[in-house]
Amino acid sequence: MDARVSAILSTQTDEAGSALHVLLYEPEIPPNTGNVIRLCANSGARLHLIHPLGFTLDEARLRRAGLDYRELTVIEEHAGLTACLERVRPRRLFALSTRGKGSLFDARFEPGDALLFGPESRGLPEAVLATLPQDCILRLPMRPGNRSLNLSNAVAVSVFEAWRQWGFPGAE
Ligand SMILES: C[S@@+](CC[C@H](N)C(=O)[O-])C[C@H]1O[C@@H](n2cnc3c(N)ncnc32)[C@H](O)[C@@H]1O
Repeated sequence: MDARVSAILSTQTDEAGSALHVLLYEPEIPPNTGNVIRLCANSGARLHLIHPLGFTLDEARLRRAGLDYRELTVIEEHAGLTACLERVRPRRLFALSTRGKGSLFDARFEPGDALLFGPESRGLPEAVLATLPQDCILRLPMRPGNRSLNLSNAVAVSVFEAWRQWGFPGAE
């Protein structure tokens, strides 16, 4: 693992220790982020948007997802991935990529972990993936010959898998 990423992960704060963190790296399409905002509001995951974004948070196409103020409060914005990791200090960082070798469903998640997702048109840059150990790059199974899942669907599947593993704390 890249030394800087490793140093950041080893100094996690208490505040970050109890949540699942969803990190969207340079998301481009407003309705996808709108779906993820609502997902995080409903599941208790914390959402981090890593700039540059392909939209602004007051954009009509984002609000058209039916978001209200309570849902919008779950978001934090960060200038870049390093700034995000310095602020969040997750227990462990997992990247979700079609280039991952291990399945998300074989991973065991812990409170304080972070899941990093790539932009819709290009996925996570190789330079970002290269900072992580291979076993922290996870893949969602797909039928052969298919390119990728929709970003918000990939986030939803991943968040619910982690939340399921923990017994859905906070759900009614
Ligand atoms: C629309 S996809 C990006 C497509 C891009 N061409 C690629 O191959 O990575 C947006 C993001 O959703 C997540 N994603 C989509 N399908 C996935 C899969 N089968 N396994 C893991 N992550 C996936 C990844 O984080 C990806 O960067």
